[in-house]
Amino acid sequence: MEAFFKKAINQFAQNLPFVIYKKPNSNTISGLFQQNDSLFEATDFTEKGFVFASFDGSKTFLIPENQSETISTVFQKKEIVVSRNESNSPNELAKKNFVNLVAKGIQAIGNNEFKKVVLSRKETLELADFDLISVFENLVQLYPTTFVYCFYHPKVGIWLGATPEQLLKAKDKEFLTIALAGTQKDAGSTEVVWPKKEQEEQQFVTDYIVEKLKNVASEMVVSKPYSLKAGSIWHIKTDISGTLNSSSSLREVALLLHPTPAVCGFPKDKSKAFILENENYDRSFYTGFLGELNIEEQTDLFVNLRCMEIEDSQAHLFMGCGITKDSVPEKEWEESCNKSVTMKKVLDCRF
Ligand SMILES: C=C(O[C@H]1C=CC=C(C(=O)O)[C@@H]1O)C(=O)O
Repeated sequence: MEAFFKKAINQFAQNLPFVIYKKPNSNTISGLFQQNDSLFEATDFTEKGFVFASFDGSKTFLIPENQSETISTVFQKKEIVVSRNESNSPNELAKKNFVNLVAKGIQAIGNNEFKKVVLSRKETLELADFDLISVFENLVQLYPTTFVYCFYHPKVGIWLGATPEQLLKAKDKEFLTIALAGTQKDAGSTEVVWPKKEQEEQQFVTDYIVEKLKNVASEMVVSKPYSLKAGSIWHIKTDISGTLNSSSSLREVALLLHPTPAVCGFPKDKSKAFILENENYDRSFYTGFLGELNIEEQTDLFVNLRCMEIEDSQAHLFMGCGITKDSVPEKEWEESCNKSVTMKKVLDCRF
């Protein structure tokens, strides 16, 4: 692992793009180390490499495989100590703004503008000291069931995250995606009981995705919903797999799914328009997607959740909540605080 991280440190010191990542429940950490600082884009998704796309669809950057050195290492588990006091310092203005935003979303749902919208916020922390590789290692150690990454490009910035949401996995014409919704804080038990509201909300998401995929796929198999733990929170997840029609392309399917109801809402166009008009900040790459594009003939893309952008001596954290007609603004604020702990923890722990 040491030589691998040394490579990443050197690459960063030379201002050269790289991405290091670990897939959920895998023992391998992989890296693509680009040998120049050009900014490439994926256009038709026949490219090979690591893709990093923004929420609004305006940027789909790529670290191309054929311009990079690819290296991997075996992940070694270590004990780490989290020293952060998990209570969040209350920021009354941020809370007021978010509560008002959620209330506006609920009102729009009441007016039948859409059925669900995912509303988010950005929180900025001052960093006393920051070490890219230590923070990546903390992510890897703390969140083994998620897709963990650190992406750097001198013309894009530094992003790190640990996301529980798969956007699309595809090989030849076979694909897998998921429907993710519902959040509750871990109370230490593996027997998670979900209120009816969350179960119904997640079922809506599954039905919506299946309906959309019928346009491009056949032979779909939909699993039963089950609980998924990501850090110290739980979600409800359903696996949806199938075969793409011969006339459907990878790009078409990825763009059909993105942005998913877990990060945007449904219907997609109306909820997206509401987000862009009302959130009052640029999500940038948060709730975009990222991952392997046609590497070893396989595509493995994830939604960029539970992530942060590092800029100078600051960390920008991003958190969002699925809003339905039954949402309570104050509770959604608390949920966003719980989600922020995923990144706050890794900024403050040691081996
Ligand atoms: C948008 C986020 O989470 C989504 C994923 C799972 C459950 C969610 C929820 O319960 O609201 C969100 O839709 C985020 O963490 O920023």
